[in-house]
Amino acid sequence: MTPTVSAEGLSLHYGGTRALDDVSLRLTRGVTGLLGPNGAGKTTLLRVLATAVPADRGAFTVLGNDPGTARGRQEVRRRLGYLPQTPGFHPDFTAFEFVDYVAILKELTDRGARHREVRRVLDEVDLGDVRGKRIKKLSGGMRQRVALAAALVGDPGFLVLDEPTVGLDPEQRMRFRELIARAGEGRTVLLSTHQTEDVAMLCHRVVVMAGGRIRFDGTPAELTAVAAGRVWNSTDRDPGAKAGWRTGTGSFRNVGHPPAGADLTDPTLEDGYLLTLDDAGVEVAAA
Ligand SMILES: Nc1ncnc2c1ncn2[C@@H]1O[C@H](COP(=O)(O)OP(=O)(O)OP(=O)(O)O)[C@@H](O)[C@H]1O
Repeated sequence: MTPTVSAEGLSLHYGGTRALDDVSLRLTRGVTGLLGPNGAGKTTLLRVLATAVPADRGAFTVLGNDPGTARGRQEVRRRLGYLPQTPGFHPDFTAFEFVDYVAILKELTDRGARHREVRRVLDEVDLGDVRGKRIKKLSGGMRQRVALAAALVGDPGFLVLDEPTVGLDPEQRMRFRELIARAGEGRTVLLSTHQTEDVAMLCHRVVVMAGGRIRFDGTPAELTAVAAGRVWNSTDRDPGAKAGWRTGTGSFRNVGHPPAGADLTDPTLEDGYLLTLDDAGVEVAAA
């Protein structure tokens, strides 16, 4: 399959901080999860791919367009939907007005066609009924759906979502996941998240970043398999554990280097993620 996004050697420094360090990746259709601790470089990568900031080094294409040229950049922006970490709503706008404003920025000049498109994307995120409500009157989950609707204007082939499930309660998060899954059916979605459950439930592929670099790139099952044979139960905290916590049953669940004869248990994606960070030299806090 031809990749939607193809990036080679992306690097970006902020003063002495290497926010991106030689990042190469290919993204194909479906939802790819981007996991990493705070400061890993996730937002920076998304902003570079969304053409919001240029990389210092490296190159990438989106749907065959090179954003290194003015014309290519314009094409990329036309085919891209971006939900940033802080969507920058004007709280007095209604949901319709906000999405319409974004549609104007996306150069949908014909008023009638634009308004049809605004109604279409608001329906797609199940907000057709509240499109006339002011954003400040909407719940956090609804606001995130307004932001997703704005990102979906123009039916982009590449959708970039920066931590969209942050701050949502479990029910809202589940609802939002359904919408992301729907959005990923016909297009390429890159989803930055701190939630390993988002990845387990939604993603066909997962990329783990830390310190500006890619530490893992594979399927969720492969990330889980990183922890195969490295998770065990014990009655007390185990000194060989990189992380360990007392579970509801009273025993400890440990992740790390099990002692001989340890009571091994099945790993989760989160275990694989923690050990990937540990293997990369990122401190994993023991509970
Ligand atoms: N505009 C900026 N100016 C200076 N440093 C920055 C800027 N943006 C990011 N950084 C630094 O670059 C590094 C990567 O930050 P980035 O926001 O990309 O990480 P992140 O993985 O998205 O983190 P989080 O999960 O907390 O959002 C961090 O050390 C951060 O402090």
